[in-house]
Amino acid sequence: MSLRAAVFGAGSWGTAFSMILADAGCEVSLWGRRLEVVDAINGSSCNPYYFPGVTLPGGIKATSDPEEASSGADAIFLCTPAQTLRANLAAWAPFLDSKATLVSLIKGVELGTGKLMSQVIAEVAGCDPKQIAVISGPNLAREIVARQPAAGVVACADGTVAVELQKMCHAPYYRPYTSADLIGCEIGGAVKNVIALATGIAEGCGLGENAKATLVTRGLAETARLAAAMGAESQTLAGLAGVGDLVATCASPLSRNHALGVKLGEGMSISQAISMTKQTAEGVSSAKAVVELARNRGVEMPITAAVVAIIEERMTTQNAIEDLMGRSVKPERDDAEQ
Ligand SMILES: NC(=O)c1ccc[n+]([C@@H]2O[C@H](COP(=O)([O-])OP(=O)(O)OC[C@H]3O[C@@H](n4cnc5c(N)ncnc54)[C@H](O)[C@@H]3O)[C@@H](O)[C@H]2O)c1
Ligand SMILES: O=P(O)(O)OC[C@H](O)CO
Repeated sequence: MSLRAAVFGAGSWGTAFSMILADAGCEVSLWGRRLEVVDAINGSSCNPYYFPGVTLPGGIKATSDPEEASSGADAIFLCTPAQTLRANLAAWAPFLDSKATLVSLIKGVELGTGKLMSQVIAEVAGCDPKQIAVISGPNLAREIVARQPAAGVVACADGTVAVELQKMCHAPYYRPYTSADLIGCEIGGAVKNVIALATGIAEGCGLGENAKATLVTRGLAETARLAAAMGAESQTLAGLAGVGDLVATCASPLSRNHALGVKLGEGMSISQAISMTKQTAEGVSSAKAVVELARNRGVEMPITAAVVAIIEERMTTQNAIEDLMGRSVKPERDDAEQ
C-alpha cells in the first residue's frame, strides 16, 4: 500500500517536492492557499503559476481544505514562507493527525524570536521532537521539476522516522541521505540564503570570481561558527545541507536570493528589488534574525551583518565592501593559535 503525504504550500518548492513524493510512489495531497492554483493543478496536472508547461505526475491531488489535505497522512511536509509558518500551523493544528511526522521544507529563521522552523513546529504543534524532521540540500525547484539528479538530507532525531521519510522521497532523480542533526541542516539552509544575497550583490557590483569565492568560503566559516554555537555537528556543514546548498544557491541564476542580490548590487533599492521578485527570497527577512541569533551567542558574522546593513539601507554596497576588507587580519581557522 502506498504511503500518504500531505504537502502544505503549493508554491515552487511545495509543488516540486510533491513531484518527488509522487514519483517516489506516495499518494500526495497538496494544500494550496489560492483556489485558482488548486483548480489548475487538479484540472490540468500543471501548476501554471510556478511551472508552466511542466506536467505533474498522477498521484497529486490539490485542495484548499487543510483537513482534507492532512487526512490519513503519514507525514506532513510544511512549505510556506518562514515568517508565515507560525500563524499557518496554528490554524492547521486542529486538523493534523497527532501520529503524523511534521517535516519542514522551509529555509529560514523566525524574526523576533530567532526560532528555527523545527522549534516553531514544536511550540505550535506541541508534538514529540522525534516526530519533527527537516529536509534540506541543494534543491533548486526548477531543476527538480526537470527531473535532473539531486540529493538532499532528511534530518530527524529518531533514526527510524528518518529512514521512513527517506523512503517516501527516494525518487529516481532524488537521493535523500539521513541525519540526526536538525540544527545543522536548518542553520545551513537559512544562512546560505543570506550568503547568496551577498554573492549576488558582489556580482551586481561587477566583482569577479575571487570576491565571490571569498564570500562563499568565509560565508561558510561564519555559518559553521553559528551552527557550532547552537550545538550542530561540524560535519553537517561540510555536507549537502551546508556547503552543497551554499554552492548551488550562490552560483545559480535560478536562486531567488542570488538574483535579488544582483539587483541590489546593480544599484536597485531593496523595495524595488523585492517588488520585482515574485517569489519568496527568504534571506531578506532571515538575515536580521540570523544576526540577532549570532549576537545573542557572541558569534561574529560580518558578511551577514553587512547584508543586513545593505538591506536596511544603513550602508552602501561600496561601504560594506570597504568595511569587510578593512577588518583586522587573523588566522583562517577560528581554532588556530595566534
Ligand atoms: N524554490 C526552491 O527552489 C526551494 C528549494 C528548497 C527550499 N525552498 C524553501 O521553501 C520555502 C517556500 O519557498 P517557495 O520556493 O515554495 O516559495 P514560493 O514563493 O514559490 O511559494 C510560496 C508559497 O507560499 C504561499 N504563501 C505566501 N504567503 C503565504 C501565507 N501568508 N500563508 C500561506 N501561504 C503563503 C504562496 O502563495 C506560495 O504558494 C522557503 O523557505 C524556501 O527557502 C525553496
Ligand atoms: O531560490 P532560492 O534562493 O530560495 O534557493 C532555492 C533553494 O533553497 C536552493 O537549494
